[in-house]
Amino acid sequence: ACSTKSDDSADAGGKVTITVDCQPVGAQKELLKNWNDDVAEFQRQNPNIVVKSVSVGEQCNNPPDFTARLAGGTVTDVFYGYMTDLQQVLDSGQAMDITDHVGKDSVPTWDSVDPALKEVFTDGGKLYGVPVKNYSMGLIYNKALFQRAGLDAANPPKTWAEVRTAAKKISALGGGVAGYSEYSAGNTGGWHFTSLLYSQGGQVLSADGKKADFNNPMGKQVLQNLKDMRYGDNSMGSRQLLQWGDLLTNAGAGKVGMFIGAPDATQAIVSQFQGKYQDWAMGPLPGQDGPAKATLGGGEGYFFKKGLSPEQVKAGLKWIAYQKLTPGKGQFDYVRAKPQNYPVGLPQPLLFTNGSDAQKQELDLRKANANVDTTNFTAFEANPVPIKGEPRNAQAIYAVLDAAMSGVLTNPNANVDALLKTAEDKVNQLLAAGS
Ligand SMILES: OC[C@H]1O[C@H](O[C@H]2O[C@H](CO)[C@@H](O)[C@H](O)[C@H]2O)[C@H](O)[C@@H](O)[C@@H]1O
Repeated sequence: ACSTKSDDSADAGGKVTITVDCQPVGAQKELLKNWNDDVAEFQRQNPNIVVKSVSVGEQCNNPPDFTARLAGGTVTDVFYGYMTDLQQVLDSGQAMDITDHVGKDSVPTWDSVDPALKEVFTDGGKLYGVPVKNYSMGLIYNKALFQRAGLDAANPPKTWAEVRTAAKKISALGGGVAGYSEYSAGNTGGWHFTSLLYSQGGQVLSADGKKADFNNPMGKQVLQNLKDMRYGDNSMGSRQLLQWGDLLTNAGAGKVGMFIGAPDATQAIVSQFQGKYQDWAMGPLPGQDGPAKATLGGGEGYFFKKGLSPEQVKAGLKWIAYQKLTPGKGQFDYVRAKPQNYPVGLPQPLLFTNGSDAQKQELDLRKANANVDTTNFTAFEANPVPIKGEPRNAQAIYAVLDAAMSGVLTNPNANVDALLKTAEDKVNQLLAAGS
């Protein structure tokens, strides 16, 4: 990894240097090569800009590590954050207001970027980050396991009761297969609790954002469903306290029948965790008695470190525009990705507004170069569920909710009411403390 310092921002030759993090990790061979090739091509086109890539290992998938980096003041000039991170980035005092720098001149596709995503990085009318990826969650399932369990792989479960029935059949296959798998550590439990709660029609915080709002029948139903599957049916496997990569590792090894996630989870299963694309399909997020009332939408973007020179901000935006927001380039270079072990054709990201020029170009390229069987995502795409963003200051709340999730997944005698009450009190304390 290179230095994260920006004190060498302008060298004697008048070059502008920016450090950028979340370069893919070494195990993501093709993604890493693509990133490095993008840097080389970008620098060739912009000989006055030097992009210093910084890999922070798997930390870009681990919210507690991001929080620690922020606290340690070691963020790069242009730094990656989840859509959940604006509040903590602002609290840390490290984000630059980039409102006056961003527009069609600096990011040519800016007018096509979904305004709802810009809003996620906006506070008090000021823009602090540029969205580069987004997703919404559904039910991901292993078609091969469905078939072995005698389930219809073209008809994923639509309700939590159907998920429960299918999970029992899949776990009955034995061999350590979990019918349904769930997270409960490293803030991932809280993340999934939120999506499950949205499916019930609930919300994590009251409309004014001042109080916890999950200690109610909908929150109880979420935990009860999981407790029933885990200990009533024994259909969730015995290994719990899973974090992001743990569940995907098990999935890659063919040990997970279903889990909730975003389309790009299949990419991680294949490119990082040795799975096969043809095994995986996706349906909409189930609901309690019918379609889900809502699903969670999230994603990520890049922030700019306070104190950068205007030239550095300009250079950073130019890089983000090139690598993340231009159809046919960087993350949208589908011609390059097609022969790689990297999916083209997933219903994600949805960065550009429906009907915008950039969206049309991106969709055309995506269709022309698809290398996955897009029918595996038909049930998900054909049954859209209203998307709800993550709560403000989500990661701190998710950390609290991990305990409620791990409670029902690791203790057969867990008291759902008590777990929710404890989480509610803690979240209310967080909110009262303004953190
Ligand atoms: O650690 C939990 C967090 O993970 C989310 O991001 C991860 O899942 C995304 C969807 O599959 C994926 O796009 C991203 O690369 C992963 O790191 C999420 O966005 C966070 O808000 C969440 O707390």
